[in-house]
Amino acid sequence: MKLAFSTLGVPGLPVPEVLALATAHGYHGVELRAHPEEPVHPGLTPAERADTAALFRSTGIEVLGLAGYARVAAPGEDAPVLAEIRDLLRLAHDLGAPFVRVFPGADPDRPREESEALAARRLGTAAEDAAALGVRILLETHDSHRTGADAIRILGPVGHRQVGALWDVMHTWLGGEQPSDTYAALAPHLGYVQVKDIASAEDTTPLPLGTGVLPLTECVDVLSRRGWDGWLCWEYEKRWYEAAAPLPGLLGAGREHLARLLGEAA
Ligand SMILES: O=C(O)c1ccc(O)c(O)c1
Repeated sequence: MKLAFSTLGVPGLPVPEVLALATAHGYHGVELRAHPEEPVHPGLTPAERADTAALFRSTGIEVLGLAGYARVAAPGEDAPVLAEIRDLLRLAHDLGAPFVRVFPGADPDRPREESEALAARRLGTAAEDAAALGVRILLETHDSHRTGADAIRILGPVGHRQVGALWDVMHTWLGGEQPSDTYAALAPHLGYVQVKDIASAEDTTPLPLGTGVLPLTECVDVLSRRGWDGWLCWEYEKRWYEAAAPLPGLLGAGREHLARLLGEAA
């Protein structure tokens, strides 16, 4: 498996410094948080996109994906949601990134079936744009659909290979789902896996990998046993927890922890 980290862990850090961290600590790729407060987002000009892509190429570090904020199951018109996804897809294409992350974001006060049908319709439409650009849209296990069982109620009806799943191990654990059950649900759809660690369900402040309660060993075991050979991406939620220790000082030990889990699972 290949290893990446998300720039959610290094808010606002310029791309050359992100690449220097990836190189220094042995990560193969980076997931870019595609938000206007970050250096890479859909507002970049063609020249800025070309410069960013060239920076990645010069280091050999891959852009794993763009973490966008489109909410595919949210109430409202389809057009703005589709426009947001298309902007992310174009940016991913220009940067050579294979994946774009979207959130579910259903309104809990609305009938579940209605939100899921809405999400499936939008993803099915956006899948055609994704196919034309050679990018895959991944629905993250998050908010209204935090388990694999939840996510496949949307992904199953879409049934398009340009639309898949992003397994965030914290949200599936918070949803009470065992890693083997998440894997069984998501396997036909799985794009990649976000790993992280936290102290408890009540305290989700990010911790160094391996020092919290999340079932990282079980997740890596199930992926390895089934011969899955994709990406593990460390998503350290520093942006939302200012008091958390800075990620750069943790990246080396985090990579070693993941390498150890992978070695022991092999
Ligand atoms: O991109 C984000 O902001 C974000 C926040 C929380 C998460 O659990 C996550 O996977 C992503």
